[in-house]
Amino acid sequence: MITVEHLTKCYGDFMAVNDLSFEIEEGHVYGFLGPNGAGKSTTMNIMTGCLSATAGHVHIDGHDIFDEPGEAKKLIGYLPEQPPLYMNETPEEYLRFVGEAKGLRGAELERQINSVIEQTRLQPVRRRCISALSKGYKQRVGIAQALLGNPKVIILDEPTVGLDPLQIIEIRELIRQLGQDHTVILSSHILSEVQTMCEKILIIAKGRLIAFDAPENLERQLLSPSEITLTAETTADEARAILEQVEHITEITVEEAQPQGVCVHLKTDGADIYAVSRSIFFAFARQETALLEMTLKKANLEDIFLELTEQSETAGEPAESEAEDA
Ligand SMILES: Nc1ncnc2c1ncn2[C@@H]1O[C@H](COP(=O)(O)OP(=O)(O)OP(=O)(O)O)[C@@H](O)[C@H]1O
Repeated sequence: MITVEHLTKCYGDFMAVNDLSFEIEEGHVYGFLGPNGAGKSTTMNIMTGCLSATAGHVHIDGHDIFDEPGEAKKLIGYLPEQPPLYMNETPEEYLRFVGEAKGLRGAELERQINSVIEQTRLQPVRRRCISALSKGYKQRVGIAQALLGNPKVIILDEPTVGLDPLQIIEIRELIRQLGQDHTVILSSHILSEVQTMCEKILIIAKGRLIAFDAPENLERQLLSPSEITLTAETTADEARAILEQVEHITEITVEEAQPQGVCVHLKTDGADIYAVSRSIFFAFARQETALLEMTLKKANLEDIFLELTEQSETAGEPAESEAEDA
């Protein structure tokens, strides 16, 4: 549905997007994740035809966003980070204005306005001045305008930023519903957000793509060593002797004795943690030593995100210099 090839964007000497390539398939919800300043908004602005690129290509359903902007833009609904709402209009008036700008007219325009108002649950405020609406409702107006024209792709830049927890839940639910019949790409610097809503996550840092996978696969990659804590009915020396026989354990720390035995913290080399815990279980069983408790701490997506972005921090990037877009 969307192909981004070797996309690069420089602001003066500063490279905000650096040779970015990825493909977005139809009908999924994608999360575009990265720390502040990673280049998410810049990439989204280019993908939606709002900003030129220094190099590279973006195709939307086969249409080049730079060579055929009209055709390509018809396929995209975009909610920028700061939606350009007209504060002295009502949602209905604003949506009529945007709908007309998208080429809708007459009965079809009215049908689509009513449909997007219903989808985004704007009915109670449809005739209230936008300036008087809560941030959550303003965000819904922004999403509603993106839905006009029934685009195949919806791109949302930080859709939940600045909302209160209840509004965040409502907007996430709305995005999930949109994902049922649209391709949705949303940006965020909050991991838990993309983790719960998205089927695939692109992680960028300093303008570079550093990971692109399903949340569960990213977790499975387990870049950090995993940890196991156990309690066994034995002495510190015996626990250590048993555990030294088990493969993939890289560090053994025996804590002071508990009333019921010893508590041991283990680090593993990233091998399948369930296989390691199975070996531990049988190692204790062979010695007829009771293993009372075992808890596994897997590296979570948060750890992977931090590790990946830190790696990119130290990867020798070009020096930053602030310059305005020409
Ligand atoms: N017009 C501009 N002129 C110069 N530098 C810019 C311009 N727009 C963005 N930048 C810089 O480009 C980098 C990427 O910015 P961008 O807004 O794309 O990042 P982001 O990932 O969306 O960040 P955030 O989560 O903070 O919105 C940042 O260092 C930013 O300061």
